[in-house]
Amino acid sequence: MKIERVDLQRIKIPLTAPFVTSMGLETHKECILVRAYSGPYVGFGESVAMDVPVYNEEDVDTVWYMLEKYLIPQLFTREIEHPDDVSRLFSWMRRNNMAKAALEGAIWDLYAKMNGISLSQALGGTRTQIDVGVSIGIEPTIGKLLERVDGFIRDGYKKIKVKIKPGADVEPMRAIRQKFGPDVPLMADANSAYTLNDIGLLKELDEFGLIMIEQPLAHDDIIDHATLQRELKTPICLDESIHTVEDARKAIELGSCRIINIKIGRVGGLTEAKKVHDLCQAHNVPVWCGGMQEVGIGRAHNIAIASLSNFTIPGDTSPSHRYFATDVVSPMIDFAAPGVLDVPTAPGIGMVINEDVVRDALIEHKSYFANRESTTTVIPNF
Ligand SMILES: O=C(O)CCC(=O)C1=CC=C[C@@H](O)[C@@H]1C(=O)O
Ligand SMILES: [Mg+2]
Repeated sequence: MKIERVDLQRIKIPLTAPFVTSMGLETHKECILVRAYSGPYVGFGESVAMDVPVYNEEDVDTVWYMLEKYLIPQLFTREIEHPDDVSRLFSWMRRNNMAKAALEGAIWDLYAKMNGISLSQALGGTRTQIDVGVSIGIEPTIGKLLERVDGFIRDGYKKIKVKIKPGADVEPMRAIRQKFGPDVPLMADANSAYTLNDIGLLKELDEFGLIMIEQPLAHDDIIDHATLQRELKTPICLDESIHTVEDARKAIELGSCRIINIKIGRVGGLTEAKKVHDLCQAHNVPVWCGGMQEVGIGRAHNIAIASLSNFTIPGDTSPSHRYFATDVVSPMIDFAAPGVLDVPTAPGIGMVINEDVVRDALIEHKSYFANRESTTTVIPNF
């Protein structure tokens, strides 16, 4: 596979409702779409970096910079036999996993299309459908939270994840259990909002029978999480702390978690995501696919990886309308049945790009060519 051209498109799409976490408030989705060209084929990738570096160290600008300065030029220097070569090629660069994953994802899609197979098949996926849950931000009142939970349960979501932070933790969880009973598959995501000083409070959550508590402690920690896991009945799931299969190995060895959330961007791409999946499977650690409020291209990549056999817990990949009125894929991603998405069978990501939506959302477009100068279009009056 010789990559002849790569396009970067920076887009911005409003969220249908603001999303609040312990890290801040989001009202828009801004991201970079990647297109990689080889002969008549085009592969699509999406960068999941947020517009401010609150979740990890990357943001939309750093991703663009790393792609432009290092990753795209390096990709042009050689032929790629298999997408796994891409992560090896980029392994000299420390971190910047979301930048690497955006380009690597486009190459995986391209590879699958060139071979006439779906991305799921290319990755070794076995499921034809995946169960999905929903992630709910911190709502202004418990009443509002209960309303949202009610709506999502009615929609059929298979897992309800609620963001928590100090001051909005035990009471909201108790209210949900009181109103909806013990059988609702419920979990909490703290996005690193607590420390070991909060052990007492976190233990109070045990009484709610949560499927897991996600990333309660520091974003770069696996030691304190091991201490906490020994104290808690509720399984800990690590999100922010896991950047590589090596991180996963150490966390499992230390007993820092019993579940891992795999986000393709956070671990640097599909090749590494598959390695984390395989390692966890070998250790009987279930995994699920986290979300970064992706637009349709990123969602399609998530669906493909979630078709692997050890993704036994419903992920965060909801239908597009959970966050957006329009999406960059057509048709928008939607339930096949309540709480269930089909895994596409058409070649690659198996989705058609809605170029009208991309055009309306475009801030900047730049094309890079293996054999000639790049061209930039900055969209005026945005
Ligand atoms: O894509 C989704 O629906 C999941 C959204 C979500 O929960 C998150 C997205 C990005 C950063 C965090 O706020 C959070 C997470 O930590 O999983
Ligand atoms: Mg999380």
